Amino acid sequence: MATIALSGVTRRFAGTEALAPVDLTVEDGRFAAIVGPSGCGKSTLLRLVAGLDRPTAGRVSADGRAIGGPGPERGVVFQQPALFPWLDVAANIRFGLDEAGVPRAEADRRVAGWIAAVGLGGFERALPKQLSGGMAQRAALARALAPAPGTLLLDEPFGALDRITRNEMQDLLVRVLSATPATVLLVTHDVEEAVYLADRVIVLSPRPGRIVADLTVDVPGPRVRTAPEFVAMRARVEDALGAAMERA
Ligand SMILES: Nc1ncnc2c1ncn2[C@@H]1O[C@H](COP(=O)(O)OP(=O)(O)OP(=O)(O)O)[C@@H](O)[C@H]1O
Repeated sequence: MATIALSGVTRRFAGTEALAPVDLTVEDGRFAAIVGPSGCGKSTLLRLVAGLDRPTAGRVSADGRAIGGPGPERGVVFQQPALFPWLDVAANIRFGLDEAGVPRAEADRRVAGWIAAVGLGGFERALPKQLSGGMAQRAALARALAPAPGTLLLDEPFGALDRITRNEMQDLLVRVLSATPATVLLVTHDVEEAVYLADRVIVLSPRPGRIVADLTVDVPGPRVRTAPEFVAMRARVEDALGAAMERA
């Protein structure tokens, strides 16, 4: 696992200031959710940590080392499952293991373990186009975590799924992270999802995104969405988000 740090990070696209200076440290093994109004720079922030983009100013680092590009030590899952359409489920999950030079027998064992862990038994040979949205995201999650990346970056990973499937996927994520721990950054529009999954919820202002609230989720696990302390925490985040919107 890794400590992810952003210090004085800004990102400007031609004429558009997407992120105002952001300072944020997510400690090793912690789970931070990032919420904020549409277009406030959440995906931009995540892409900077993934190494898919460079800041205009400031520094993004993992364990003190500047992030210079994407790497196997940071797994990424987007809203649209990023699976290779020509590879079956098993080969998609295996991809990062082969890249990392994991020996064949060990890779076979790990792929089988992940297929079971994400409930895709019987679909090893299926192509991505043959999967439902939820199944494809199960495969994408397994693919991101199979190389034990240490950091997991999630950009609205369950945003395209129906509520029941989304809740199932949230529980699946909790289970797989208990077996394969990682530092997690989750971008979501869904306050309930943020409170269900994260240790901490970061609220960004409207664009250019600045951190306007940083709330610790002190709801013990297993979390129950209808429990009074959960509902109260959710209301606190919604209030912070509402206050952030009013600053627009
Ligand atoms: N590659 C790019 N080129 C130009 N502008 C961009 C680029 N990427 C993002 N932007 C702009 O930066 C701002 C922030 O975008 P970003 O996608 O990070 O927001 P977001 O908070 O993730 O939005 P949403 O919640 O709607 O997904 C937007 O105004 C967007 O149009």
